[in-house]
Amino acid sequence: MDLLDDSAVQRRLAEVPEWRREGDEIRRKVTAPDFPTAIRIVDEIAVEAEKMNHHPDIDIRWRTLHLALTTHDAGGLTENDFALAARIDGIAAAHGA
Ligand SMILES: C[C@H](O)[C@H](O)[C@H]1CNC2=NC(N)=NC(=O)C2=N1
Repeated sequence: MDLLDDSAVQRRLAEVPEWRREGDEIRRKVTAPDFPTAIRIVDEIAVEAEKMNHHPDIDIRWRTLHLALTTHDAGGLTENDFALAARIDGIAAAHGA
């Protein structure tokens, strides 16, 4: 998987407006209605991540999830990061987050 150049990153970021670039990562916060829902969201993300063999860093604090995506094998941002970001947005939205 090839690294995306800065213009490609900016273009893809526009498609996932909840996410922000921070160096070699994109990050977003997900606030769930309660803790069990936050964990359900994490569980559904885990299933998608496993399907894609592309895994986010997830920081869980009560009902707030901080998610970070980068492609470790490539040392930066690739299409995989934005594909998983979009799937994460769908999961969060489905749970009212
Ligand atoms: C061996 C395995 O396929 C690789 O380590 C996969 C696993 N999940 C991954 N997840 C992420 N975010 N980046 C990777 O480069 C990556 N590589």
